[in-house]
Amino acid sequence: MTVPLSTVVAQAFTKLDPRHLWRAPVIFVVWAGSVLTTVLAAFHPSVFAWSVAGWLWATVLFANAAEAVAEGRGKAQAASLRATKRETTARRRRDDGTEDQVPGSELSVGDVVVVSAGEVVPGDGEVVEGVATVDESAITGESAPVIREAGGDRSAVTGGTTVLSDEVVVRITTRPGESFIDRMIALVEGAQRQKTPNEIALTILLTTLTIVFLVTVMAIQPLAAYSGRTQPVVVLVALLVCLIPTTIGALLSAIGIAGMDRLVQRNVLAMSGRAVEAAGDVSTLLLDKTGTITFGNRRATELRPVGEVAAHDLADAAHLASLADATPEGKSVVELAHTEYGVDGGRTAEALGRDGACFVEFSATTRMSGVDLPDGTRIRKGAGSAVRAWVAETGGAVPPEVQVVVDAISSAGGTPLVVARQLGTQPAVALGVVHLKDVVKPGMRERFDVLRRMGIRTVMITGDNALTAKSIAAEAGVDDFLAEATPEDKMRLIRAEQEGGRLVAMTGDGTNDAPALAQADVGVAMNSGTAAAKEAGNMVDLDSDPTKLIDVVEIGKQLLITRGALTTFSIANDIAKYFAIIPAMFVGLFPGLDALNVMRLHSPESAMLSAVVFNALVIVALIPLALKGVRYTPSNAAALLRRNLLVYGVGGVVAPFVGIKAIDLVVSLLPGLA
Ligand SMILES: Nc1ncnc2c1ncn2[C@@H]1O[C@H](COP(=O)(O)OP(=O)(O)OP(=O)(O)O)[C@@H](O)[C@H]1O
Ligand SMILES: [K+]
Ligand SMILES: [Mg+2]
Repeated sequence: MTVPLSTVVAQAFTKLDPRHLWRAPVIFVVWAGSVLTTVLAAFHPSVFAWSVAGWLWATVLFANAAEAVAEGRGKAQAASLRATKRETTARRRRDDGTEDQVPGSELSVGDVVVVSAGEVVPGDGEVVEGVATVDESAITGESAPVIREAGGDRSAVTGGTTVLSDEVVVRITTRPGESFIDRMIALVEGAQRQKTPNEIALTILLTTLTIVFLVTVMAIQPLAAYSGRTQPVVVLVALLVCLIPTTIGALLSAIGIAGMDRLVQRNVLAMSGRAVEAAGDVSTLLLDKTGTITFGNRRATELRPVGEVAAHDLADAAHLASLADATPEGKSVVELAHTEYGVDGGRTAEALGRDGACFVEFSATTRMSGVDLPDGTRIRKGAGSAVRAWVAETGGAVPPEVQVVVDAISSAGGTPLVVARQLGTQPAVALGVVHLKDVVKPGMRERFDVLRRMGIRTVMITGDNALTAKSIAAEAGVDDFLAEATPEDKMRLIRAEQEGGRLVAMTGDGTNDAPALAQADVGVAMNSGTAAAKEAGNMVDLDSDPTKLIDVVEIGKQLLITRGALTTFSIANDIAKYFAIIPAMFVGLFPGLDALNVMRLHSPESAMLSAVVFNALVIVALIPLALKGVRYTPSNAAALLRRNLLVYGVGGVVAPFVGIKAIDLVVSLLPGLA
């Protein structure tokens, strides 16, 4: 997406408003200098004075243009997002089950709506019933349909997307006007853009330098007067503008905007610029296992009864315990028991509930789910350690055979769910184990290798047991893992890493990941994840691809390196200009200074004008670099820094000598220049 030149030019002039320029103090000083030299040129016209005034205005306009080009790309994106925002009619479901039609813009949080195939989702929400394929291309640009279903970590739907097949019931979670697309528009338009702490620190440094040079330049006048020759104010302004760090001052905002934009291009929305910068300094990356490293559709593939228990008996218990379990795991147990073990498929959770059964929902903290039947029978299924503890509570004990089966499933990378049943007040008995299978996504190992080369340690965190975790960790190639982690454990691990001064990134999709996503310096929530996860993180990946963090880190590093490189270049540049201008200014006074005039410039006036012209043109020359970013390859950070210092530091010193000399050759042809 390129921005029309006319728009950029118009924007550059609009941004001349001092209230806007004030945010970039260096450029504000150039603006003040432009006004001053214009007034002086009007009173004492000369080719030199008008040329300097003209090029100073050009300097400010170039800085404005850099920002306008950077912003323009986001504006184009915002326009295309706005086009996807159309008025929808929602089928709102009343408490009594009947429906009424309301405009999508009148929905409120908590409303329940029905969306069928071919209809547009009227607002952001969570699927509470059903499963459907959804076309999210309106927001992701990706045409492949995705599955959204109740219960799991893939329950979020976004307003403006279209249901392709089936029907879902959605509970609205955001108010109209504050929806995901609204926030996205505000974000890419830069309306919410605030300076990051790093940008503020750099601005303070640049402002300080500006003040130092201002004082220095003002001190020249009394000295010059003492020597019997005051310098024209136009010359002093030209000198000041050449000395202050205008290059980085002009490009700073564009660099930040372009970084955000590069993320948006890769379908990642950062809620703050600070998060993007933090991504550049991340040293530890935490990943959820299920759905992140693995595909996340853990399915029951086998039931393993223990002792004298009949397969059908285990299947029946597992079926009962899963009837009301809305997680993908729970649903797959129901399906397996029915199709492979012939359990009666006619039983429903509703009917059981009417008879007085009480369901125990799965939670990441208890790691168990189950049912209490009206006849006093209690069934639980869940993580080995959790069920063992429950059995012990009832006075029973889990036989060693269970552990053997659990370990066998775990070592193969599967998730074992132990099923136990308590009849009346007797001690509970372990019936057997459900084998849940999940597949590691392809290409994981390569991606983790890239991260390692970037100096980032990858840690997998999972609620699963240590053996499963170990097996999957080895297969995926992560550096470390944390097993049997509760939501609090995840957050604690992040805190511990942060205490060592390290920045931590985390990707996740579940409600149980929310505390950790909030605690992490960079929290990337999957767009497919729950509303809680998306609220907690500071980035959302529209593609729901956890390894996208590699891109995020790359862009963050690129942003930091680009800013560092251009700052180095800018300051080196200014120092070199000092040597070009000072000899020219005083050569009439101290002929000995001519020895310093290594560039052999045409005349003092052409030397000074050439420096001002160079100073302005260098901004234009560096706009593409500011927008595209310095090339980054995962390699030794120290080597990269050395290389950058060399290229941009030495380059910054040499460039003005060559540039000013070349411009001087042209400028000296100007008639009327002394
Ligand atoms: N529906 C369920 N009913 C009972 N127990 C379950 C269910 N789903 C998962 N479990 C058990 O709870 C454990 C933790 O849950 P889960 O794997 O969702 O945690 P997590 O912290 O999200 O980790 P992960 O990184 O694997 O997603 C699982 O390893 C499994 O033993
Ligand atoms: K400068
Ligand atoms: Mg999970």
